[in-house]
Amino acid sequence: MTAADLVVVANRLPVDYDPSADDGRGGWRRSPGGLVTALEPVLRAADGAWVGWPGAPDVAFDPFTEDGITLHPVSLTEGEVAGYYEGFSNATLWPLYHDAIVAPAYDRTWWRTYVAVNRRFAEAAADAAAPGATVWVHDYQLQLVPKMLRDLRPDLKIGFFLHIPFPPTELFLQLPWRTAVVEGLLGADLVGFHLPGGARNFLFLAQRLLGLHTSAHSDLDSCVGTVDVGDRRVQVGAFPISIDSAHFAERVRSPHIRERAAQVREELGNPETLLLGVDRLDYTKGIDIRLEALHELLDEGTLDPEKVVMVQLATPSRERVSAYAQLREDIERKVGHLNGEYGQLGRPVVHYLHRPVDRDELMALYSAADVMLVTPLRDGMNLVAKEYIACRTDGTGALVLSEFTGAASELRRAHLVNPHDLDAVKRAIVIAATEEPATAARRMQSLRTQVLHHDVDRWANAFLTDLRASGSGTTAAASA
Ligand SMILES: Nc1ncnc2c1ncn2[C@@H]1O[C@H](COP(=O)(O)OP(=O)(O)O)[C@@H](O)[C@H]1O
Ligand SMILES: O=P(O)(O)OC[C@H]1O[C@H](O[C@H]2O[C@H](CO)[C@@H](O)[C@H](O)[C@H]2O)[C@H](O)[C@@H](O)[C@@H]1O
Repeated sequence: MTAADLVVVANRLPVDYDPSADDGRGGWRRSPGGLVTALEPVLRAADGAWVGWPGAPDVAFDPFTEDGITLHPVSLTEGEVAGYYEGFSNATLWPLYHDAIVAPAYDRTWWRTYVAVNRRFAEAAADAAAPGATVWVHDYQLQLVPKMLRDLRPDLKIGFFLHIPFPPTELFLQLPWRTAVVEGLLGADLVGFHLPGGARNFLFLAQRLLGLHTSAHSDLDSCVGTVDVGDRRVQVGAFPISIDSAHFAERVRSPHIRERAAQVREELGNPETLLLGVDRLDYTKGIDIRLEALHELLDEGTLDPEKVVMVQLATPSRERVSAYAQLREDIERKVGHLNGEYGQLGRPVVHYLHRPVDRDELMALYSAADVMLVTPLRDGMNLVAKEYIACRTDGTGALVLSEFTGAASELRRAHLVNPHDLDAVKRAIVIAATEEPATAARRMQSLRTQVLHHDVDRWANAFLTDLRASGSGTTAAASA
């Protein structure tokens, strides 16, 4: 395999290996989550390489090419998956960075595994990158990779992007390994966040924990400040991620997807209002909140069970982490209650699918739904909200959107709600379902303009342009 000029390093490859796939030989299938949705089209267009875990323990593969991307699988043992992925990444960092919605667990053995696995990713990236290449490291699972990689390959341009929120500084300071994490990130030339608030929190911590000189200004387009690390100047910026909007908008017009959308409505009994939720089954996503809101609206008689149907897709996620197993029980119990009280024979009020659906089926659902419910307690961005908007090519539809998603800072004309305020969520659902069509169409038009103009190419170009221009400032140490 020849070394690449652009290398993405992320916990997951864009495809997961499933040893129990139906064909009896195991197989590859699309990986879950928005990181893959966003990065796949960018890297395919650039003929780049992708370093990542194949999604199953104890399997090893040589590099191979899939759909124009060279994939470099990094093997993890069962114990490493438990300590690095399920433990430190998803039972420590994930809850800590999402406002400690569940209590983060601090475990020294998980941390040691996280360090060892980050080193393996850094070595794999060093092997995959051509001299002087650009390496783009992604997300909370790999925060130590930038520094480790710089130590191995000082010739590289290294960028880091965090896909989840960067927490308030008081929360981050709980982390026993906080200084090592900030040092790890500062190995990059550019550290990117979705929102300026995350970038500012990081600047504050670089100064507070490491005593480094920071500035709240930068001359690069999307950067909000800089940190001087020895003779290097690290740029820190905000880059709100997006989707391949044109692809969604074009594909959803295909006759087979339009027919399927009509068929979906018919199969659901042609409800007056079709509500839709699409999420990984994660406690950050507020699936329970929207079910509670629907339950109360039906109890009060504000919504009529003869006229409203909800579809909730919930992709299985991190099932061996206990908070996720508990969440599944809770959601399935709530769905059962709702259907027990308000469903009819052959006509549940909530249709719940605990599995991924293919992209065309998903677009048909976006196209069929009158109201999209996106109610996370905290979410880095939330691409589902943008996918729904891109698919509303006829300008109808309504989006109920939590204020605590990254998407809310751009989608200001959505029905924005505080998900902790159940009455506000109920009100927003009713307004979204009943708004006068001309007003609803003006809202959707403004949302569509935003999503169609700010697509994933624009995001990647903004980041890569700033990354390539980084490293030009003179620090005090360099000029001494
Ligand atoms: N049940 C599902 N079937 C297929 N795709 C799904 C399903 N649930 C979510 N997705 C996809 O996963 C991605 C989720 O991205 P996002 O909303 O940013 O959240 P996250 O990355 O936290 O899961 C979207 O591209 C969405 O289309
Ligand atoms: O890999 P998993 O553990 O199965 O989780 C899936 C992905 O979830 C997270 O996605 C985030 O990235 C999205 C795109 O930037 C963003 O819209 C969303 O708000 C985030 O939650 C996670 O950050 C990824 O690393 C995971 O692959």
